Order: sequence, then C-alpha cells, then structure tokens
Amino acid sequence: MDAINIGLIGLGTVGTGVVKILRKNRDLLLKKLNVPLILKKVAYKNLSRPRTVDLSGIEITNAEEIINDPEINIVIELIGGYEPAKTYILTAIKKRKHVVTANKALLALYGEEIFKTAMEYGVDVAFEASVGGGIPLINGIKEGLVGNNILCMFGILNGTANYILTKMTKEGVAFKEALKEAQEKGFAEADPTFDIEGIDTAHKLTILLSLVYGIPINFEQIYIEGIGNIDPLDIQFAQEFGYRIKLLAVSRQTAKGIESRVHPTMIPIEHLLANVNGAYNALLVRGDAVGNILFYGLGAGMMPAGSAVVSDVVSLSRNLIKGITQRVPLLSYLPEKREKKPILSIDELICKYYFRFSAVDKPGVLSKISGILGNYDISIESVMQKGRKINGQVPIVMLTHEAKEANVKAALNEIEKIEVVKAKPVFIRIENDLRIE
Ligand SMILES: NC(=O)C1=CN([C@@H]2O[C@H](COP(=O)(O)OP(=O)(O)OC[C@H]3O[C@@H](n4cnc5c(N)ncnc54)[C@H](OP(=O)(O)O)[C@@H]3O)[C@@H](O)[C@H]2O)C=CC1
Ligand SMILES: N[C@@H](CC=O)C(=O)O
Ligand code: NA
Repeated sequence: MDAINIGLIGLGTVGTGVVKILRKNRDLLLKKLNVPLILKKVAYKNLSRPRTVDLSGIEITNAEEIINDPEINIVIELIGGYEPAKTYILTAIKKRKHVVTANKALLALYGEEIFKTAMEYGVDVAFEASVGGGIPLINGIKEGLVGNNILCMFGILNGTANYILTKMTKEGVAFKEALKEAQEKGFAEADPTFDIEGIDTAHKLTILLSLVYGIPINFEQIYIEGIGNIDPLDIQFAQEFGYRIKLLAVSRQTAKGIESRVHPTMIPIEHLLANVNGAYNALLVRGDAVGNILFYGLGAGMMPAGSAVVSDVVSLSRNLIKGITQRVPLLSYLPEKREKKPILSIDELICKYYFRFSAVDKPGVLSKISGILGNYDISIESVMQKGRKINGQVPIVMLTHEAKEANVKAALNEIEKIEVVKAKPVFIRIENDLRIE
C-alpha cells in the first residue's frame, strides 16, 4: 500500500485536534507506520466560519463526497448526535470503508446495528475516543486485560461533570459558572444535559459493559442519576466526613447479576479516584488475575480526544497494510459467544449512605427519624447536627452502615412525611469497595 487515504466528517473540537495531530506528528507517524497517512477530504457544516487549523492541501467537501470516494480507506465521523451520523457510518461501512468514531451516544443506542453491519461487510469500527477521551482504555481492556475476568469497574467518565464538581469543591464556584467554563473549553456535549444528568457517563458505561462482559449493548438497562441536584452544602458535609462527591459509573459482577449504575457517589478523600480533578477521567478496573488497574488521563478536549482518534486511525492502517480486518472482535467477544447476563435493579443495591434532613430544631426529631430508619433495618454509623439554621431549619446529616436501597427509599419516603421534616431528604450513595490492594 502506498498511502492510507482518510476522510474526516466534522471539524469541531475533536476534528480540529485530529487535523492538528496528523500535521504536527506527520513525520513521526510515517516512521511508525512506514506508509503516509493522507487526510484527503474534510467536511464541515458552516463553510463561512473561519477554522483554527491549517487546511492547505486538503479538499473541503461534504460528507457524501467523502463516503463515496473510492480512494478513501478510513472515514472518521466526528459530527456527534444520532442523525445524520448513523446514516453516514452505515453507508461508509457498506462501501467497505473502515470507520473511526468518538460518538458514544450513537454507539450506546445503535451500536448493535453498527457493529453487526461492520461484521457483515468485513470492516472495522474503532471508537477509542468514545470512552475516557485520550485514555487508551478501550484498547487496554480489549487487548491488555483480555486474560482477565473483570470483577468490577469504577469510572469517572465525564470531564464536564468532573470539572463542575471540582470547581464547586475546591473553589466554591457556582454550578452554572463552572458549566459555562467547561463549555468554553470544548468539553461539554452539544446538549450539556447529557453531561450533567449522567447520560453521557451512562453511554460510556453501556459501551464498557459490552466490551467487558460480552452482553448486548443496551443503554436502557443502566440506572442513571446526574449531578444537577448536588447542593454545595452536601459537598461541604461530605468533606467533613472525609469524602468527596464524584459522578461515578459503577459495574460489579455479583452472584445474582451485574450492577450497572451512574450516580453521584461519596468516595474516601484519600482515595486516588477522589483526587481525579477537572476534565481528568479515571477508570479503576479489577481483574481476577491482574488485580486493580487505574486508567487516568484527560477525558475531554481537543488534543486528548484527537489523540485517541489518531490511535484508532493508525491501528486500522496497520491492519490495512497487513491486509487483515477484525483481528480483535469489535466488541471484544465473538458475536456468537455474547450472552445476556441479568442487570440488577438499583433497588437490590446494598451500600452505605449519606442522608441530609432539613428539620425544625425541636427535641425528639432525631429519635423520630432514627426510629423509622430502624424499622427499615437501616443502622446509623454517625450523625452530625451543627445547628446551622437555613430558612429556620437545621440540617441533620447521617452516615449509615450498609443498607438495602429499596429500604432506604421506603424509609426516606416515610421520613419526608413527618411534620417537622421540611424538605425532601437528600441521599448520596457511598462507595466502599475501592480498595487498591
Ligand atoms: N469534545 C470533546 O472533548 C469530546 C467529544 N467526543 C465526541 O466527539 C464527537 C464530536 O464532538 P465535538 O468535536 O466536541 O463536536 P463539535 O460540535 O465541536 O463539532 C461538530 C462538527 O461537526 C460538523 N458537522 C455537524 N453536522 C455536520 C454534517 N451534517 N456534515 C458535516 N459536518 C457536520 C460541525 O460543523 P461546523 O464546524 O461547521 O459547525 C462541527 O465541525 C461527538 O460525538 C462527541 O460526543 C468524544 C470525546 C471528547
Ligand atoms: N462531554 C464529554 C466529552 C468526552 O467524552 C465529557 O465532558 O467528558
Ligand atoms: Na479512550
């Protein structure tokens, strides 16, 4: 092969990063590959908007032109969203082009169709940037950890949410201001509610679940709670108890099935994951052979995401040069070996909890609350009431021993109805299984 021809659809944050890397490291990449990577065509929407990258020598065109160009070997989709991205990818596959995408939203919902079509047409679809941005964790799981039965995973997988929580925790910046900054830095999705409400993290967990357990892609199975309701007060109390709040993706194999959930979680302050800040992401993976592995790096932004896309391009180019495809199963398991393991309902979860009640400061309130908790088999580990009155009410804050989620919800529902309790009780799950041996 004399050259690998590439077509890029989408020249926003990530697309611009890809062009920059291909230009800046052209000679280095040639040394590693021995065949030049030629970015032949680029498509974007707004032709009048000036671009921040040198596009000389590249034909500016539209997506259809790229997909229909018989010389193009690899199509990179970086426009995001469901349509027309899905149509572009499926059409490119049917034209027997290899595809690189960073579009986790698309893969989490339509991955089954996309990977099945790629199998039929004998091409590869690579998606390293879709989870953990620049961290090579897809490749790490598919190849580096292939010999392991993965017991559990804990991930900080959304740079925007982590940036917001870090700014709120460390600098006391307001939620909205921190979100605006994340948007300006190019971390956020086109619809930032995906970042804030945990949807983007759940898209990423959906992809990981298929890679790790060989189960069909099914976004609907994941329990999702975002950070939209995190109050600075809870961040402060968490610190007083020795915890940080992070938006965590959790998956764990149990005898009954697989836990798969995304929610704000309290993590011991000294733990490595509690110290993953800003747009950084991390994924703690526990394999039965390797033990604990921690992947860490920038999960969002132009150059980190661009780095992951370029790694996919090089990996597919290596296959092209050797004349092989689908060397590794697209979702890490052979399609006929994938099986459906049950995903557990969140109500089955057993963990420790943080509660905050807003109650009128009267004698007997605490005993009423603890009485109800006792009725539901929830025992209290510690209580804090510092008498800080907010709108005439005092916050009563508790940590529990391990309790069942279904019981917690029923107890809090009952507590909310007590006359002296003036607001919906707040609860945050505490992750207790993060040991790094
Ligand atoms: N931003 C990040 O840090 C990360 C993003 N991702 C994922 O990467 C993908 C791209 O994200 P990002 O770069 O941030 O998105 P942007 O919104 O910055 O860029 C989207 C690009 O697509 C172009 N575009 C939109 N529709 C079309 C179309 N029909 N034909 C051709 N071009 C089109 C836009 O054109 P124009 O420039 O003219 O508007 C723009 O250049 C998404 O799937 C995202 O989830 C993954 C990891 C990290
Ligand atoms: N919006 C995402 C971008 C990367 O996937 C994030 O903030 O992590
Ligand atoms: Na990655």
